[in-house]
Amino acid sequence: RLNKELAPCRQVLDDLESHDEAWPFLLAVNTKQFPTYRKVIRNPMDLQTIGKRLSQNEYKSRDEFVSDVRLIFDNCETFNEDNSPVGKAGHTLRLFFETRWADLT
Ligand SMILES: Cc1ncccc1N[C@H]1CCCS(=O)(=O)C1
Repeated sequence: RLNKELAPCRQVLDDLESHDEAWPFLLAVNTKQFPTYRKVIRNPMDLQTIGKRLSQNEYKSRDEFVSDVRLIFDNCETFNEDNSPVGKAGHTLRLFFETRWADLT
C-alpha cells in the first residue's frame, strides 16, 4: 500500500505513461540500438523503472520520486537535439509532468 505521501506519485506516473509523447521513455534505452548511450548517460532512467521502484516501496519521499522523473528529461536533453523527435518529446513531457505535479501537490 502506498502511504499517503506517495499517492500523487502513482497518479502522475500513470498520467505520464499514457501521454502520447511518452513513447521514448516507457522502457530503458536499448544500448544495442544506441551503443554510445551508457558512455554518455551515467544514470539512465525510464518510466518502467520508476514504476518498479514505486511498487517495491523504494521511494522514501516524493522528492526521490521527482528526482528520478526529472532524470529522464535531463538525460534526454543531454543525448538528444532539442528539435529531434525524441528531444521534442522530452520537452513536451517535462512540461506536462511539472504542470501535473504542481496540480497534485
Ligand atoms: C529517450 C531516448 N534517449 C536517447 C535515445 C533513445 C531514446 N529513446 C528511444 C526509445 C525506444 C524508441 S526509439 O529508439 O525511437 C527512442
